[in-house]
Amino acid sequence: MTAPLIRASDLSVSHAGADLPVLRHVDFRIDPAEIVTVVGPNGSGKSTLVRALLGHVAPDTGRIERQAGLRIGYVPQRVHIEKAMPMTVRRFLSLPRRVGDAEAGAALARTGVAGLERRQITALSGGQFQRVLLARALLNDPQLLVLDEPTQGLDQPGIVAFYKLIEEVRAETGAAVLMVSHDLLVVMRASDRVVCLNGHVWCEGTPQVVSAAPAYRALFGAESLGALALYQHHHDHDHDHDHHHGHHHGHDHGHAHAHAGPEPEHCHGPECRHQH
Ligand SMILES: Nc1ncnc2c1ncn2[C@@H]1O[C@H](COP(=O)(O)OP(=O)(O)OP(=O)(O)O)[C@@H](O)[C@H]1O
Repeated sequence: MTAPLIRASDLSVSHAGADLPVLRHVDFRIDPAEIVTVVGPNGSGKSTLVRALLGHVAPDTGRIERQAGLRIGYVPQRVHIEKAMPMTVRRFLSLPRRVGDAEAGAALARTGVAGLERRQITALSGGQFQRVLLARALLNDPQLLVLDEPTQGLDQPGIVAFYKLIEEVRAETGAAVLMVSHDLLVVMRASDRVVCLNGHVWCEGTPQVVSAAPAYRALFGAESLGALALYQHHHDHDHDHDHHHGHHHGHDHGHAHAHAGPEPEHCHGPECRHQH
C-alpha cells in the first residue's frame, strides 16, 4: 500500500469557548493522486479538519502525520482581498513567493484564464477569481492541492467546468486533491473517495457507495437522492472514462464492488448501528 500524503488518527479538535469538540475521533488519510472530497452540513467541521490537516489548528488529541517535505497548494475558504488596495493578477500570483512571468503565465493558461495578468483582482468575475486562486495554488508544483469550497459564487455550468478542470489538473500533474464542497451532485462524480463528516466520519467510500449509504441519505435528505441517481446513471460511463485516461484508482472501485450491497466502507450514522 502506498504511503499516505497525510494521515490523521483519532483526531479531536476544539475551538476556544465551545462546549463540545468540533471534531471527534476522526481518522483520515489521503494518498498520492487521489481526489478526496469532504462533504457535510454547515458547521460539521469540514474547514476545521482541513486546517488541522495542514497544521493551522492544533488538535486536542490524536496524531497527524504529513509526508516529509510535502508540497501543498492551498485555496482557503475565504480569501481576503482589500478592495481599496489595487492589485493585479500578476502581483497576486507573486504573493507570498515571487514567481517569474513565464511561470505565472503558464499557471494562468493551465487554469483557463491565460492573459489576465494585468487585470485587477477586484475586477474579475467569480469564476475567473477561483481559477486565479487555483493557478496560484499550482505554482509550487504541489503534490497535494487543498481546496476549501472552491466553487463559491459560481453558477452551475461554472461549477461543472471547475471540477472538470480539477480532474484534468490531477491527470496532468499527478497531484492529489482534497476538497471541501457543498456541490453534492457534481463533486461526487469528480471524486475517487467521499468522506461525509458530521463532527466525526459519518460515512466514507467511493461516490457510488456513499451516495447509496443510509447514513449519507439521512444527513442530506432529498438532495442526496439526486446524487445517487446521477451517479448510477453515469457509473458505466465513468469506468470507460477512467480506463482511457489511465487513472489508477481501481483499488477503490474494486473495494466498492466487493460489497454485496451498497454498504459504506465505514458508517457511524443512526441507521448503521447494526455494524458496530
Ligand atoms: N476559529 C474558530 N473559533 C471558534 N469557533 C470556530 C472557529 N472556526 C470554526 N468554529 C466553529 O466550529 C464549527 C465548525 O466550523 P467549520 O468551519 O469547521 O465547519 P464547516 O463544516 O466547514 O462549515 P461550513 O460548511 O459552514 O463552512 C462551527 O460551529 C464554527 O462556528
